[in-house]
Amino acid sequence: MINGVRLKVCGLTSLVDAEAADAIGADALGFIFYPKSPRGITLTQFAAMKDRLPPRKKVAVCVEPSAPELAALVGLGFDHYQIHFGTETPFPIMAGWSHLTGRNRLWLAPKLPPEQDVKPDWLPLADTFLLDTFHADKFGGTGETGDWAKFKRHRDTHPGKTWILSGGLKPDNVAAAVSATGAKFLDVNSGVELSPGVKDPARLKALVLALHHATKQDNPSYSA
Ligand SMILES: O=C(O)c1ccccc1NCC(=O)[C@H](O)[C@H](O)COP(=O)(O)O
Repeated sequence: MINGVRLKVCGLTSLVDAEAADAIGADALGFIFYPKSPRGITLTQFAAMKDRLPPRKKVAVCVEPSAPELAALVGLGFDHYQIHFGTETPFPIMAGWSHLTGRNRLWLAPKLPPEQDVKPDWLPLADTFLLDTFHADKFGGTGETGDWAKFKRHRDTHPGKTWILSGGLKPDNVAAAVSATGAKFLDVNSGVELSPGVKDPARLKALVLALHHATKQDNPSYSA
């Protein structure tokens, strides 16, 4: 936690990168179980490093999992399950995800087109929502910033939920993102990489320094 702002470093593919995220004080470590992602890992790869990972929250990231796929992830004992999904996903499928993980462990990450908001029906299914940048052909890892005003509107409208800001965050825009949205939980990925799936310790440090500076109590553009 950095001055009240939590940070998840996503797309970790190795112990070395998990340790780099731990070293800068990341609250949560994200592992992507999606074969189409350049940062995707398998359950076997995760199981091989599980016992040596730093003692941070572990987040399993997946895309529209079937019940058996999600059950296999739950079997590995993650702290949270971040599910990316298209907005036409039938409600009973989403309710099944919530039932399998428990709503306190579920992070819903809808692929929201510009004109669409989080549907009221979804709110009881999860305590946490992650708003990522919309991209027609991708579910995440776009490297592009999203609609910060939309994020702020959701956060202001539903203060009982945890809202995670995601999409294109990097050392040189994280201060502006926090200032524009008031986000208390950030997710970073390609903005702190050397190449897809490989984190850059220098960019991780730069991001945390920028976040420290942006959230200092005496910074006039920041309201805690
Ligand atoms: O990163 C991916 O390749 C990815 C692919 C499919 C679903 C989710 C994915 N990433 C999940 C994340 O939580 C990322 O951190 C998030 O999309 C932001 O990525 P970026 O814009 O690169 O910061």
